[in-house]
Amino acid sequence: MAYLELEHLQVAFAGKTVLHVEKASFNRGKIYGIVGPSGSGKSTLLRVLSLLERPAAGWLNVFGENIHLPSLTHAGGLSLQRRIGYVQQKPTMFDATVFDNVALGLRYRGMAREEIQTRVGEALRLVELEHTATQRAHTLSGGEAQRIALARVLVYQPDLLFLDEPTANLDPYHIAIFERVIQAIHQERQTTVLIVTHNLQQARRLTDHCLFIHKGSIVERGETEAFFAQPQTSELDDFLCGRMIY
Ligand SMILES: Nc1ncnc2c1ncn2[C@@H]1O[C@H](COP(=O)(O)OP(=O)(O)OP(=O)(O)O)[C@@H](O)[C@H]1O
Repeated sequence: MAYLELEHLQVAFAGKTVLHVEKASFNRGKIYGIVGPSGSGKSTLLRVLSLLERPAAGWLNVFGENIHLPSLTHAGGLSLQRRIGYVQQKPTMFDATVFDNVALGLRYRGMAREEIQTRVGEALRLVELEHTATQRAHTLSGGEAQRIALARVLVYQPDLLFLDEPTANLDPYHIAIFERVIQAIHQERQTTVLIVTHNLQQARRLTDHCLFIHKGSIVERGETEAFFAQPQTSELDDFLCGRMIY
C-alpha cells in the first residue's frame, strides 16, 4: 500500500488551473525525483504535499489518514506538518544564530534542552557546518544557508522530506555533500524523499523513481534508469534532450 497518495487534486490561481493530478502515489523509503520545465507545477505539488497550499480539490492519504485538502484546518495541518520536512527553494533564516535557527523546530515541540543540544550538534555535523553554530544566520553564504535549511528539518527527523531545488545555488563539491546527506538519512531512517530538481544528472544519481510534470500534469513516471534511458512519451524525450520549447 502507498505511503503517500494524492487523488483528484486540482490547484488553481486566479481561476486558472496550474496543477491537476488524478492520482499519484509514493512508497515508503524511496527517493523520488520531480522534473519538468519551469512553471509546470513542481513547486506547487511540493507545497500541496507539505500542506502549505490549500487546493480547490483533492485528497491526501498520509500517515494512515485520508485528508480532504480544501477542508483541512490550520490545527489539523500542524500535527501532520510535524512529520514533514520541507526545504524551500530560497530558505529564509531568522535573525539569530545558526544554532537557534536549527533548534527552533525542536523548541516548538517542547523538547528538553540537552536533547536539543545533541540533535542540533548531530544535524550540523551531518551537513558539515558545525563550525557555524554561533554565527549569525544572515551572514551565511547562499550555499551554507541551503545546508542549514536542510539541517533545520533533519533535526526533527521527519518521515517525509520534500526538497525544492535544494542545490540550485551550490557548486559541485557542495552538491556532493548535500547528496551524501540525503543518502545517509534515507538509509538510516528510511525517510521518503521527494526532490524537485532542474539538475537531471542529480535526479539520475540520487533517485529511485522520477516523475515528469508538464503543463500542470504528471505526463510520465517510472524507475529512474528506465525513465532516462527509455522515455515513453515524446514530451519527456524532448525535455530530456533539451528540445522542449516552453
Ligand atoms: N501563489 C501563486 N499565485 C499565482 N500563480 C501562481 C502562484 N504560485 C504558482 N503560480 C503559478 O503556477 C504555475 C506553476 O508554478 P510552480 O512554481 O509550481 O512551477 P515550477 O514547475 O515549480 O517552476 P520552476 O521550475 O520555475 O520553479 C506557474 O504558472 C506560476 O506562475
